[in-house]
Amino acid sequence: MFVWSMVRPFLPRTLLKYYIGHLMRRHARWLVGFLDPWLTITIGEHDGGGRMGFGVVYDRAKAYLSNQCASRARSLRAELVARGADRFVLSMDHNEEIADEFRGATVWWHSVSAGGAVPQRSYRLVFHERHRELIVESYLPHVSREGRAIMASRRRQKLFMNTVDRHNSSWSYVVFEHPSTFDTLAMDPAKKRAIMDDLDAFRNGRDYYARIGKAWKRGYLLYGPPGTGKSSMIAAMANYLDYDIYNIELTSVTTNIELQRLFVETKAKSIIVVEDIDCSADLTGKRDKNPPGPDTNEDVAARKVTLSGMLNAIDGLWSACGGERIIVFTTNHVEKLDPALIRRGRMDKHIEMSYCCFEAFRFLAKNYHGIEAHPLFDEIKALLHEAEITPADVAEHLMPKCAADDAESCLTSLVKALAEKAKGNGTAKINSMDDFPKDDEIVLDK
Ligand SMILES: Nc1ncnc2c1ncn2[C@@H]1O[C@H](COP(=O)(O)OP(=O)(O)OP(=O)(O)O)[C@@H](O)[C@H]1O
Ligand SMILES: [Mg+2]
Repeated sequence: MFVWSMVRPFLPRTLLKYYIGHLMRRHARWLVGFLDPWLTITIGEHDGGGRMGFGVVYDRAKAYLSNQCASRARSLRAELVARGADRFVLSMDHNEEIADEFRGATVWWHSVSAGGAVPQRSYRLVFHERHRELIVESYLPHVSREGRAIMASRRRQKLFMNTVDRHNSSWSYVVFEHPSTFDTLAMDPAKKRAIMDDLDAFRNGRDYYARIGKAWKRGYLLYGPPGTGKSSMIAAMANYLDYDIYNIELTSVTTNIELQRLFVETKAKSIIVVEDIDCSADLTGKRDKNPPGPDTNEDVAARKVTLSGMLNAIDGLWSACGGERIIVFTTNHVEKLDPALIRRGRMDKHIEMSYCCFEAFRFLAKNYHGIEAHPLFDEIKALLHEAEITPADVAEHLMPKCAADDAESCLTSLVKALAEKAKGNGTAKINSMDDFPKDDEIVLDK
């Protein structure tokens, strides 16, 4: 530098500007490499498209490092595996550094946190330039693979719910631990088998969906009276597939855009549920209920999720992002829903959850008391033809209420309830005949 500063005033400007400048630029990389042979790769928490990218690489690196750092790092952070769980996951604390070995090469991981309202966390991977190929071609895929496997082994099923935070909807979750499975669900065995086969075909259908050019998603409409097992069926489906559940409470979603964003922010291998769709929003009207136009304050206040918004949310191009999602609507009043909403292709499988039949009763009796036959079964069979009772009600009667309750007393309680219902049905008929005006009354009325 000393020599350069001495010589510089005597060199012609053109030579300085073009020749030496060009030379310096050409060799800058070599010069930097010579002086500093360390390369850095940064993996940010929100890399890969901000909110919607979900920082998949970051999550995998974090999982990978949590295994490495548990024994090596001195400053650690502890997080619960999931809210409500008791197990902890350790990760590197901010500004902590650990070294890792891979096929003879040493790399260093730094955990970096840039301040601000929302801290930007990232990992910085530092390695020697001579290992560039090894790191990019082999080490990073190794980290990703291992990280994914660790995440899978730690995975707990989650139940996401949309919450409103400063006028914005976002997802928050709890660990999902519902005991309902297809083994505890009382329904026609053939129907149950068909649903399980359908779910299997969906889960294994990645290539099939790609081949026929359809987004990898499937819609289920569960309909039937209250207490027939619609919510239990959703839990059973989630447990069977080991998927997460995203439960959308439509009444707290204010705009179509918000709804769309919620759908986009769901991850693959999940069931998106809208319960009681007929009550949650007015989805019975025309598609373009809220045509675009200048908004008044009243318009903005009244804006809600519309039918077209819902259709876009279900079918929108988002469904191409990752795929493998099941959408489930439940309703007590299928006839109230707009046909566009539940047409095949949108709600591919319509499942009626109906009142308890004898088969379903036998299933519940076996589940609750371990009995496959009983002298009261015949009477119950006959009564089930006369009275409608939900599986929820049957289950309630079959459940022992005190230590003295056994199969006999529970079945007797059920028989009593069924007989009363049957009698009620009969009475209702007689009442309606009594109410029917007699001939002379009709004359009088005229
Ligand atoms: N088919 C069934 N098999 C076994 N148990 C059932 C069945 N249906 C209902 N139950 C029992 O009744 C309870 C209520 O059922 P569930 O919440 O699934 O009904 P639902 O159809 O979702 O009702 P709603 O329309 O009111 O939401 C369950 O916790 C379960 O114990
Ligand atoms: Mg329900």
